[in-house]
Amino acid sequence: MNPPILTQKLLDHLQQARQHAEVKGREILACYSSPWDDWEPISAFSTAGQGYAHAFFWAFNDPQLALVGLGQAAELVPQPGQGLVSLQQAWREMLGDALIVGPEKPHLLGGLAFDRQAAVSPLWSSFAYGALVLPEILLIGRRQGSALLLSTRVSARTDCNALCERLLAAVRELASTTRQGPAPTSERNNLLSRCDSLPADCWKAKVADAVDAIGQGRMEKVVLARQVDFEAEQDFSLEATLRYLRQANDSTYLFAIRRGEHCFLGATPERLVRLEGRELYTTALAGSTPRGHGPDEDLYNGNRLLDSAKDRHEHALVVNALKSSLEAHVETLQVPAMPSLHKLPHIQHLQTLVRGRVRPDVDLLTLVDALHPTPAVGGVDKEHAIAYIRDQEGLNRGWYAAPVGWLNSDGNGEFAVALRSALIHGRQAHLFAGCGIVEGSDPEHEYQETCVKLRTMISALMPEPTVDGCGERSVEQHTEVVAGCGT
Ligand SMILES: C=C(O[C@@H]1C=C(C(=O)O)C=C[C@H]1O)C(=O)O
Repeated sequence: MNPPILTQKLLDHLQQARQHAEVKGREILACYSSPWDDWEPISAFSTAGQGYAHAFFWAFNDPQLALVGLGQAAELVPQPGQGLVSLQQAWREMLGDALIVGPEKPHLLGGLAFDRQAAVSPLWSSFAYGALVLPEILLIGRRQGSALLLSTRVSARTDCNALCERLLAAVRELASTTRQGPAPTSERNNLLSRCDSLPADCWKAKVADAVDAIGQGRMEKVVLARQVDFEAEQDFSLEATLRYLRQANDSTYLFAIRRGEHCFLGATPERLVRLEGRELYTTALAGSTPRGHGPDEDLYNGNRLLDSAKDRHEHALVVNALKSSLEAHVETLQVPAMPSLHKLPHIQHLQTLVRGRVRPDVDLLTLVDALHPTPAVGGVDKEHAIAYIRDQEGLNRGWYAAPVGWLNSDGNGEFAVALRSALIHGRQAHLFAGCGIVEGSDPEHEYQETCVKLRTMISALMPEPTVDGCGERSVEQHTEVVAGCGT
């Protein structure tokens, strides 16, 4: 982007937007985009993002897309206990008046709380019930090229020269910081403590209670999660964590959402829903087993999972729920009869990739509302399972296991389920992992499964390059660091 050309074009654009605002008698949205080369998403988020109260990062490989959102031109916030219809409506209204110039569409970026009926805990106060943010600066990276999109609100009283100057200063700053910086130093960040939200035995007892409740017919499945808190000697580095997650997890959605001092980030394998025109893509992911130590054990574990009646039942509950949640919204739905294996560095899952065509006028947030929470993170039936989680799980999930993603002005977008994730602030990291409980679930086995799931974030937060080439220490070893808390 050539700055002198941008200066004049951007100023013209803002002045035109001000004239529109005068005619309409209200503030309008002005969006301006242009090609933008030579930037690197993790540096853009972690370095350029430092100057902003809010920053968003998203990267996925298929199809390749990186989004980095900085600052905030507008924010849509869901109401506790309410659906997302009002957000979709507000987005439509905002776009109705907008003046959009350039090849790119404005995007909302953000996420939602897992349970918008539960109270917000202090830990999650800056995330609350959810937020979809229209960033002031959006960087979009695709295989075929990259772009920068500036969004701002303009009223009849806006000083366009001053606004233009402020935006250009931000762009200049961005240009100097978004190229790939030096790799962060891999100084070891020693752990000072680890604290489990519940001692292991108490958590296993909760699993046993859930199995009893299922046996009594109160529900068919419920997902119970654990929280594990780490404190380190130094602040956790968001940049180093994201770089580790990226190199170790190439088939996952990498996300990071920073709001003030808190950053929620992770590498999740689970798609909630993607909408592209009227094509819908969703995934059932449930039923898990660890990766093997060698190819033989790995194959054995995978085959056992495919043959496990308990896991197939757990998985089928998710597939059936996807079908029934989508029934009213689709014209066609293609659901493979058999799950396949989705292999990740530490764990493998049963997976069913579902495709469909939505009815005309079905929007993405309606689909998010219909699907979340799927029984992969909630349970069956939905209402009883959610009530059970709220009453019995003993933690506030915040945005863990909830939708995170993006939505553009064409209505296209994608939301993932925020698993294998942590909430980080300074030297504190709060990690979350859960698993599906059905009839026949064994508490010890489920506990071990959560340990395996926690490894994604533990390895990324505390990589040790000397150990087994993938920088991983086991959860059990970390437990030894505990100073009188948890276990
Ligand atoms: C709840 C989590 O994962 C979910 C539960 C799974 C299971 O119970 O088998 C598998 C994948 C996810 O849908 C988590 O990672 O925290």
